[in-house]
Amino acid sequence: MFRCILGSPGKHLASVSVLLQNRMSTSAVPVAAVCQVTATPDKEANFSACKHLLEEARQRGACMVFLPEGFDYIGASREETLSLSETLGGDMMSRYTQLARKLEVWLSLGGFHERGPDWENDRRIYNSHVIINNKGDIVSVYRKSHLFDVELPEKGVSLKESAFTIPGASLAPPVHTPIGKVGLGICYDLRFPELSLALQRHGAEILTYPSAFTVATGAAHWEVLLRARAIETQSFVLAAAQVGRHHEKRTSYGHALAVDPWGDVLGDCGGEKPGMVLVEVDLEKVNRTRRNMPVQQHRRDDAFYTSLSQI
Ligand SMILES: O=C(O)CNC(=O)[C@H](CS)NC(=O)CCC(=O)C(=O)O
Repeated sequence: MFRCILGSPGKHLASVSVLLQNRMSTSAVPVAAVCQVTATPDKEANFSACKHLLEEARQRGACMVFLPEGFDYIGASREETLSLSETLGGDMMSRYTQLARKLEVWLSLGGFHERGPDWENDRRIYNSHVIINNKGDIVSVYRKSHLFDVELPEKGVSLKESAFTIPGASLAPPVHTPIGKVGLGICYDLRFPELSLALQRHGAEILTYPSAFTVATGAAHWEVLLRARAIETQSFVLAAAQVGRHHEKRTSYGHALAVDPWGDVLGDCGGEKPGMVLVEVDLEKVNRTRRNMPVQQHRRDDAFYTSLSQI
């Protein structure tokens, strides 16, 4: 209004176009929904809860939605976990591909219990992170490479993932999505910075760690690790999470988190109940952070890898 009265017509037009540009660039920043659920052994109930979250996320403007490890179910025993598993061609994935197509939304489905290639003989599964595009095609599958075989007697944590899971053999190349290039990890992978750096070197701008962290390890390490991975790789980190009590023997930490490339926490789903955070994924933040502090170019691989044997 001020400029309209005092400025020249030219200036007035210029300020209007700046306004329009700002508005356009704000609305052009894509929105991701990072979700938190409490899966149980009841696959039907889990699907219905996830479906509602996807619908809400879509309605609130998200173009890509992230669900956590074990979104399909969390079994109460090794036997139950195995018997509920499916292949990528099974009913569960078919429902999610249809939903992605119907809602026209991209999906990151962390930690799907996928029957392995020799299921009939060895009854082993993969822990698979599946990316589905908005046409309903499966465009990438990453199989968790680090398995959670951990005994913490003083914390009441005892899990042996390798008793039923085959470790994945390789990384998946980062996936082109409407929010940027997404690198795929799963849960415990978060503790291995070489995986996040490898994904970053292959072009990832957003790292994802769909998780089902234990309460004890989550309270001690979850946020620190996620923020460290974001700061080291100068990438967004999106980590969907399981929260609360899955069955009488298992509870998860929650705090589904979105972190920006500077390490700031953009959203946190808390430790109580299912929900979601919506975050704008502004890739200019990635570019700016990497330009202003080019740590990847300062890396001294020559000093720390190749010459150790010569010390
Ligand atoms: O078992 C399933 O059905 C789904 N998979 C999981 O929940 C996995 C393997 S047991 N959990 C973790 O990796 C927790 C990691 C963790 O808590 C840490 O790194 O501190």
